Amino acid sequence: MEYQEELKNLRKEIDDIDQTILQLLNKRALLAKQVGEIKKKNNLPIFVPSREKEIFERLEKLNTGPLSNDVIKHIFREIISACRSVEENIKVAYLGPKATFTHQASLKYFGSAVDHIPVSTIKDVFEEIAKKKVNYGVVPVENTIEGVVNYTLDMFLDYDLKIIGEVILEISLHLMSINPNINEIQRIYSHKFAIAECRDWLQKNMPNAQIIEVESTAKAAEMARDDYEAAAIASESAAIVYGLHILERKIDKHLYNYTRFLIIGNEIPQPTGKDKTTFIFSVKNEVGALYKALEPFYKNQINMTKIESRPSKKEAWDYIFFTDIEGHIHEEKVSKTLEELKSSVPFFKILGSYPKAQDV
Ligand SMILES: C=C(O[C@@H]1C=C(C(=O)O)C=C[C@H]1O)C(=O)O
Repeated sequence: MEYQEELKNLRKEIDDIDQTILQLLNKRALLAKQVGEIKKKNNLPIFVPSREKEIFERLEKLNTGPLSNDVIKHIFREIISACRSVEENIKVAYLGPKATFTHQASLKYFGSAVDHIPVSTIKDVFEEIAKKKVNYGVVPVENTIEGVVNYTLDMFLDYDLKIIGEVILEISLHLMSINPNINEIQRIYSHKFAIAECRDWLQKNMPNAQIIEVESTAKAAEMARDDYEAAAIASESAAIVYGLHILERKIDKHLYNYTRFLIIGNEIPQPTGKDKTTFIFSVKNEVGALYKALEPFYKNQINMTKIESRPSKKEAWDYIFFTDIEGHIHEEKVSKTLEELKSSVPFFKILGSYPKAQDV
């Protein structure tokens, strides 16, 4: 009986703390609202990724446990998302339908207190931002197994939009169906990247099943919901949203299966000290042109983390180079080096300077 008294007292203390947390959360939201009013008067963007990053880093340093930094980040992602929504209702278009990995990336980046709006194609994401129907967009750009999503890169040639951030997700692909018996599965739906990532497992374990490519893993889950002889390869959240049984977990069997997503918008965020700059350029078709174009990066000791070529689509065998470097365009060393490159090539355009993804 004594323990009951102790439980009661502890729960009373928890209730008191919850009340204080509640009051503080609302106080925080009201302060964010005031910040929002100043931003609106001065025509500044509501969403400030550099400030959010600063908050996460500060909390990580302050945290003494027992809650882990991951848990703290998760909780504060939602607190910040909620406070931001008091300033303004932010709209984000993502490559849908609901429960795609892009949807998860959008939730991970913005938290749940924004309007996450599913659209059917990568082009539609760009189009919605360009038409100012949404503030931001989220699209996949590369996967550690399957490589670059060319279509996303090509969109930057057609639209004058900026990359304002990036987010990396670990990908786990599961086999799921409305039918709990794996032996009755005749057809498997999924996205072509997901099918490729699971090819070994499929060949070994379901060699006779018909494999059907669809636009997304979430669409695959939706189709499998209406077909008792079918399964889908999709995410855990797709299984929950479409009410499917997971028949086999993690059939991609890759140790490092990550997808990087880009957050697209119109502004260039402020520097955070851990930033990345993405730009595109072309070179003349002559000996040493690419070597000469890249020399300033070596000379000024700027780390180039990626370079990817894509057809320009203007002339046959004419290429555009998509390039990532470390640093922010507002840093003198970076802007000077890019000026140097710009003056020596026929085409150059900045796609964005933005905080590097924190994890992975
Ligand atoms: C309150 C602000 O607006 C937004 C909300 C933030 C927060 O809740 O802490 C932080 C950055 C902004 O994205 C701000 O800019 O400080």
